Amino acid sequence: MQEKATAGVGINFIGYTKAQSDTDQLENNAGFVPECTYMFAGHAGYSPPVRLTGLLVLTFRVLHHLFVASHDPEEPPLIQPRIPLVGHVIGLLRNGNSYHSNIAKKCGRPIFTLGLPRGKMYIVISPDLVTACDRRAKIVSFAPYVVAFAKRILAAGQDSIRLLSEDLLEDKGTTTLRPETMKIMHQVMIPGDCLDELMQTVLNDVSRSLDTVITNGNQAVVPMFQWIRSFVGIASTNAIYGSERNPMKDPAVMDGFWAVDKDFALLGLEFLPGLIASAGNRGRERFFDAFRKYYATDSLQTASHLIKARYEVNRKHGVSDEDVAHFDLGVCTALLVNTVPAVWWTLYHVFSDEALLVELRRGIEATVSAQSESSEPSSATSIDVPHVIKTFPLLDSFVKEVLRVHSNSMSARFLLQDKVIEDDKGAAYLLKKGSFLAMPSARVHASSAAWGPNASTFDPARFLHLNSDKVPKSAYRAFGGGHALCPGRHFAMNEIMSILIIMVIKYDVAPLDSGWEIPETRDHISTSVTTPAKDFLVRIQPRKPSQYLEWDFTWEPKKRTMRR
Ligand code: HEM
Repeated sequence: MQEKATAGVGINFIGYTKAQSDTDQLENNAGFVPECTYMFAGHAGYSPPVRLTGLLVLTFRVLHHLFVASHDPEEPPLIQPRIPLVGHVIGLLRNGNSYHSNIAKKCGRPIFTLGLPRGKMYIVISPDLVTACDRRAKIVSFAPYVVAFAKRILAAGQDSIRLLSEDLLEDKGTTTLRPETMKIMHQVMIPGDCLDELMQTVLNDVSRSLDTVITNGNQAVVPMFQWIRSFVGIASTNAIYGSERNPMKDPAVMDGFWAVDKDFALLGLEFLPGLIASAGNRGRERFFDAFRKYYATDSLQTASHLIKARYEVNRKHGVSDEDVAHFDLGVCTALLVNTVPAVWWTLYHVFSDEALLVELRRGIEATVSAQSESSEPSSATSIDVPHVIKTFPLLDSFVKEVLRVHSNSMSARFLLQDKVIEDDKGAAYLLKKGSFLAMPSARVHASSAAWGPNASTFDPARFLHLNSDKVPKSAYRAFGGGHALCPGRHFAMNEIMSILIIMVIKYDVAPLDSGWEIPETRDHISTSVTTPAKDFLVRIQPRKPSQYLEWDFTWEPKKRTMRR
């Protein structure tokens, strides 16, 4: 098992890679130790080792008081680390997102404060306080993280960083670079013509690449995660950059991209990247180089509306082509790092649960039969994917549940001003300017107050019978919320459901060596969905007996009477 940890500004850059099953032993890092616990250990009546420990702890405690920001009683309750000064940092480095969850479980508070050297972090657990933060999104802001990401990971130039840092409080609405970019991304990626265009490409690409790997009558043995990563990576980037000139079609660029993702936390340190994150650093240069050439050779004309619209906004604000290429590293990160594990979990759940598999196959085939009665006869059975998604809502519910259960998003924020937030019962909490804040989705998704007594159970039909009056809107955090709500959520959901439909209709998937087992998982700093710690081989074969000989998966918006 590998562990990777580093710290930089805020929780976005406190990363780690660790199997979740090992986390319990580390819960002890956060205790509820009274201030004076160690104060008397330096007393002369104790043995020398105890006195030394006492003195060390005393020194740490003094440093803690000097370097950890003072705590106002109006702020959320302060959780003292067992090791003064650095206890929470060690806990975060070793456990990542699970650290907050473990403390939250122990202390049972709806919101609490972790003191950090020269700062503090509020952890928000209860859905109503999450709603309160989302409502004050200009002050409880995501914007500083966007700037830090552009500087540390995208290595954007000074001018672009200055443009991104303009008007952090968004008093000027969407007129500056950062909010305007998000505005057009949301506009382009809502259900409509542009999204349909992206989905047509994805669907063609996925069908074609699966057909290539598993030719009729044959089978393929592949490492499941790596295989999903490769076909989702190509299909998604072909859709947005255009399959003709997509730079990510070059395996060296694609591998370089994943090397950046692997070294994400180390690159975030901005300290000798060529030395401490050499693979990631090389991959990043290769990526920039390829995208620089993409724009220099007028390839934009082959791109999707999404990339064209982003380019226009960037140029309007004076971003250089060089930095547009750097920003594309951010686009590819958003596009791929969560969709890949989400597809993995979706396929894992459906192929490891025979009853669910049968139910999904029946449901999809029922919509196809109903459709084919009214359509023209043809040699191939045509599956209108958006029609299937609309008429068989279990698909949507199942994928949402996959994301609810496996989401590990931080929803990291930074306080740009002091702010008081209130919960539903009127309890008020002061949040101080300059503090970090996180709303870990895993805890919010586990809230039985929001999701009912079966909150911890995996229920594919949960969203079919959900009483939306009872479940607060902000209890579902798989795609974040507030101003930082994910603009790619419709595309991601459609892509995952399309792959699910193709896979269950055409193929059987089973592990090569043994049965399906719930894998150990790990969090990764860049992702909002947990990832299996180890890859394993699966056998994929065409279903036998296959009900239909030929399949033609289409995303034909014209056939639809209503849009989703
Ligand atoms: C299953 C797939 C995906 C998941 C689980 C996911 C999840 C998230 C989450 C949790 C956030 C942060 C929200 C917050 O902090 O409150 C986010 C932000 C974002 N996502 Fe996604 N995402 C997915 C796919 C995509 C795709 C396909 C795109 C398309 C480009 C995308 C683009 C973005 C962008 C640009 C942001 C930043 C928003 C901002 O700066 O305001 N995501 N996503």
